[in-house]
Amino acid sequence: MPPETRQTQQTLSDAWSSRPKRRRLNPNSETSAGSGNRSHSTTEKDQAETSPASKKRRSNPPTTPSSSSTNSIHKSQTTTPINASETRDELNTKTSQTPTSIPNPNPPHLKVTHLHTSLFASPPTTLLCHATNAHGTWGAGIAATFKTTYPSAFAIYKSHCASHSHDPSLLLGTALLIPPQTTSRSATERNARHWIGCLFTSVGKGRQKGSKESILEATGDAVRDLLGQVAELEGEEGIGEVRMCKINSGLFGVPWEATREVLEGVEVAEGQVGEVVVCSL
Ligand SMILES: Nc1ncnc2c1ncn2[C@@H]1O[C@H](COP(=O)(O)OP(=O)(O)OC[C@H]2O[C@H](OP(=O)(O)O)[C@H](O)[C@@H]2O)[C@@H](O)[C@H]1O
Repeated sequence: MPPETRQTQQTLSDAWSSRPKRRRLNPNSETSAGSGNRSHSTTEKDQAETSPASKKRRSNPPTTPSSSSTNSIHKSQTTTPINASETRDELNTKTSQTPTSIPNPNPPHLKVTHLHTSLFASPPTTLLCHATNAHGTWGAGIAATFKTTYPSAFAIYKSHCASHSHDPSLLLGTALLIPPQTTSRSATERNARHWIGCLFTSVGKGRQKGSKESILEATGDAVRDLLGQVAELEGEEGIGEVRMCKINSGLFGVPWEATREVLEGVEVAEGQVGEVVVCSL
């Protein structure tokens, strides 16, 4: 395989705003989809592979407070009034003891890097993300390859969509996190040990696909949902890198640069994975 080359793109964008958080998804197993509240699945009696999570990939937001912040939480944490009788030394001591837990007014955003390789060439424990519709079909594009490569994961996705068939639009802007299916009938799927991240960026497909604006808005929400789910998992089940293809840029018809801008506008909370690697051929 030719050496992989990365190109970091660190343009930050604050242009994207979050919609109200959607409710947490149901579990995703083939046998229990739609019946509970866990945000990730197990299926076929599988449990996810447990490799150590790579903490170094996690974002460490700076904690330096800013006096110019308009953040309401920040503003509520007023400093203790200083008694006129306090000495300069005492004042200095107070200053050095300023709490460092003040919310960061400038949280980091998702870092988007690029890798020239097939998404499917990713090492075990990688989380592979792609854009999906809410009707339970991975019929074309990269989704079709996901379907043939990861048949057990597809069954979970299909079941998850079926459990929302009364109102598929509930899935818009959410994510489905599917653990590696180590007892899959497919040796390829068993050996790959890939996590799959389904980003519901459009309810429909083909002529029924969402507008560009709707897809982009749902992309931001779905990625935030996914990062939250991944953060909940850490410590239990290991996820390596988070990777994706150039989502939305094929059948969904959204220019990649527009999606990339949305990704780079996603704020990363402390403890969340702070980087996504975009794979393209
Ligand atoms: N091995 C590989 N490694 C890395 N990148 C690869 C690759 N193979 C292809 N790509 C690229 O992956 C991008 C996405 O392009 P796609 O058209 O697939 O996806 P999309 O996100 O626009 O659309 C989603 C809807 O497509 C399906 O629809 P159906 O249900 O089948 O009707 C779904 O289910 C959704 O509904 C394009 O840049 C491809 O070059």
